[in-house]
Order: sequence, then C-alpha cells, then structure tokens
Amino acid sequence: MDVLIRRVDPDVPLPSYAQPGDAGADVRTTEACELAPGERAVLPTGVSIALPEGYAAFVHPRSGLAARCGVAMVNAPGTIDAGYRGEIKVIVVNLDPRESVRFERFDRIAQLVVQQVEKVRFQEVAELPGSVRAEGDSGPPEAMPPWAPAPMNKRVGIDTRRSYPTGKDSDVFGRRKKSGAAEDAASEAEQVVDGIDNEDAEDTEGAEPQRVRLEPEPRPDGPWDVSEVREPGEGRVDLGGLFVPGVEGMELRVEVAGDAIVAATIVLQDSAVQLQGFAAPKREGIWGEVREEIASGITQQGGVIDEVEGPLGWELRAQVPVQLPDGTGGFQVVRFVGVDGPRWFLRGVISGQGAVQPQAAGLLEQIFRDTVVVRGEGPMAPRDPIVLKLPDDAQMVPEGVQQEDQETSRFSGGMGQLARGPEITEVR
Ligand SMILES: O=c1ccn([C@H]2C[C@H](O)[C@@H](COP(=O)(O)OP(=O)(O)OP(=O)(O)O)O2)c(=O)[nH]1
Repeated sequence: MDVLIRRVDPDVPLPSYAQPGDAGADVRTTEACELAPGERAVLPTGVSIALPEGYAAFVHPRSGLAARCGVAMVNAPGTIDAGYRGEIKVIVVNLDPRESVRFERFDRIAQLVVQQVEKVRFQEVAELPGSVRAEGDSGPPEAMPPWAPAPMNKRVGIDTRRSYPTGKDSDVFGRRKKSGAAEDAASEAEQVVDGIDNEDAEDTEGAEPQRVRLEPEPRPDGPWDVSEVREPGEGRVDLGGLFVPGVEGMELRVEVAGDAIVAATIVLQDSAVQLQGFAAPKREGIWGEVREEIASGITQQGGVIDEVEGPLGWELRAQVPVQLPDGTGGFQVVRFVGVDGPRWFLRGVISGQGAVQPQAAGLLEQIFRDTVVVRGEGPMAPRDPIVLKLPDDAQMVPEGVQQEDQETSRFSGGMGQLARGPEITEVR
C-alpha cells in the first residue's frame, strides 16, 4: 500500500526496508548526537507521513543497536497516529551503564512498522464473561495479602542525595532463562536445593535423578559476585552483603527481619527497587523455582501474574491485590526480577512507575545489574538471607515501630517479613 510522505529535511533518505521480508522500514536521525550512559534524546527523523484512517505506524528499536550499544527507545514502540502530520521523532535512551554512544546525521536509529489497528467501542457491563485465566481467581481478598508492599515493621533509611559514579568492571554477553518445575513449589524447591547444597562438599553426581539441574545463567551484565569486581566500593554503598550503586538523588533504605538487616530499597523519584540476596546452591540456579513460588502465592491471593522475558531475564509482572487507604481492594503493579549467581541469588522487587511502565525503569534495572553480592565463605543454608550492615558513616534516627509479621515466602518481596526500624541519615 502507498503511504504519503513528506521530507521535513530535504536531504534525508526516505525510510526503507533493508531486506525484502522486513516488517520495519529503517528511519534515520537528521541530527548527530552523543548520549552519555543513562541519557536520552528526542531525535528528529526528517519525515512526516499521512496514514490512512484505521492504520498506525509504530516506531520500534533496532535490535542491532540494542545489542551493540545498549540503545533502547524510552516509549517503545512509539505510536504514530493516523492523524499525526508532524515530524516523526524517536525517543532514544542509552542504557549502557558505562559507554557513551554517538549517532551521526542520517544514521539509522529506529524502524517504522505500519499496521492496521482496530478502533473499539467500549461497552460497559456489570460482569465480564469468564476466561481460562480467571478460573481459580477468587477476587480481592478480605485481608491484606503478604505481597502487599506497604507495611513494614522496622526499616532504616539512608538519604544519600549525592552522586556516585558507577564502577568499570564489567563486560557484555547475553542471559537466558532456566526452567524449574515443582508441583508444590515451596516445599519441593526447599528439598531440592537443600540436597544439592549439602552435596556440594563431596562433589557427587546424581542425588536428584528425577530433576534436570540447570546451572545458573551467565551474568554478562551483572549483578556481580564480589570476586568479579576489582573495586566494589567504587561508586557503590557498602552494605556488607551487598554493594549497591549510588545514584544522584536516590534514597536508600535498609530493612530488617528480627535483628538482621536483610534488604535494601533504593527509591528514585516515583519508583523503587528492593534488593535482597540469598544463599543458593553452587550448581543450580533457584530463580525458576522461586518465580513459581511467588507466582502461585500471588495467584492464590487473587492477583494476576505475567511471566515475561525482560531486560534482566525472566521476570514476573504481578498485579498484587492490596487494600487501599479507603479500605477498598485495589491492585498494585510490581515486578519481581532475579538473577542466580555463584552460591547466591539476588532478587529485586520493582514498584512504582518502574513497574507500571517497565520501559521507564532503565536506571533501576541498571542499579540492580551493577549491584555486587558478597555472600561470604561461611556455610549458609540455601535460601538464607545474606545479611547486610549499615554503611560505616550512616547515622541512625529512631523511628516508630508498627505492624506485626505475616506468614509468607521469603521471596515474596519481604513484604510481610521485613520490619521498619530506625531511620538513618547518611553523613559524609
Ligand atoms: O515515538 C514517537 C511517538 C509519537 N510520536 C508522535 C506521533 C503521535 O501521533 C504523536 C502523539 O504521540 P502519543 O499519542 O504517543 O503521545 P501522547 O503523549 O499520548 O500525546 P497525545 O495526547 O497528543 O496523543 O507524537 C512520534 O513522533 N514519535
């Protein structure tokens, strides 16, 4: 089909399909630009189009750029409405934590996919027809579920408000999923990992013949084991069991279970990521099983789970039932991300805007990736939390205590287990 196009920049080459079967026609930037790590820019393409009614064009990232340089589109895919006559723009972001990326004038920066789109009429009804997914969902529960992120008994906060440059210790590959199968995920997974961890000492084979063991996936982009990083403290906050990257304007809170600090939460504007490290077997990743546990728990609570392959590997995107301040039931969107490392597992819970709009969570994901885990050499039971400490120069300000513990998986985000404690303010 023909689409009318106008060059806003008279010299720009028209969008073109690189190969005969391509779905997307490459578009170019008419402005050269250099993006520092984490920086974004709105780049003009030098063209505007007139699509027929019933069509839209979608601006997609180019996979080559993403793989080579970590360039993504903030709003991918960008939507070009049929009625839009302005110049098509591309909102690119450099997600590489270390390297700048440079575009020259007329470099191909994105691809345009034209598609037919439905315009629907929304018909309001009192009840929706059932679906396979809806089966077993019992609706919002009466009580506050253990997955609800709000209540914590004790918590410690560090307000950093300063800039930490990131380290320069990593290199680049790709990471993929492992799969784990467990009917009764919680109990079986415990058994399996316990068995394997004990076995580590003797280095024997075959104690679990009914299961295929999968090695932890490679971690080309982190998070890192302390042995893989030259200067873990460079640009990171030393929390003992974790070195957490420092970012301008972030607020860092640590959370306690009993007397031990076990989780750190980084709050950045309207998003947060909670980081928690756990001991794990040497040769088997546990993230597959842990995902199943979290998913089944949330589904039982009436929540909805999507398992998707995101920027940090396989993750759960969950709509978790919560009680709203006015007492009514609502849902909160949360992302559970996780990575298996050498004898440890790092779990992140992304909440706020970074969960609602995962494409806007680049910086939080970067923080997760650039975290360094210090499991220590001592014996630990699989799935035991890796204990953290306060930064040496943190100053504590006591704060009120509220909310009792709730029974839940320790991987559920620690929502019911962690405790709010004294507030601390960092002084440097
Ligand atoms: O990557 C993009 C996304 C959008 N646009 C243009 C075409 C689109 O028709 C217009 C509005 O975009 P969109 O509808 O996504 O933006 P909005 O924030 O929802 O604005 P509006 O309220 O104008 O629809 O901006 C681009 O040039 N590039």
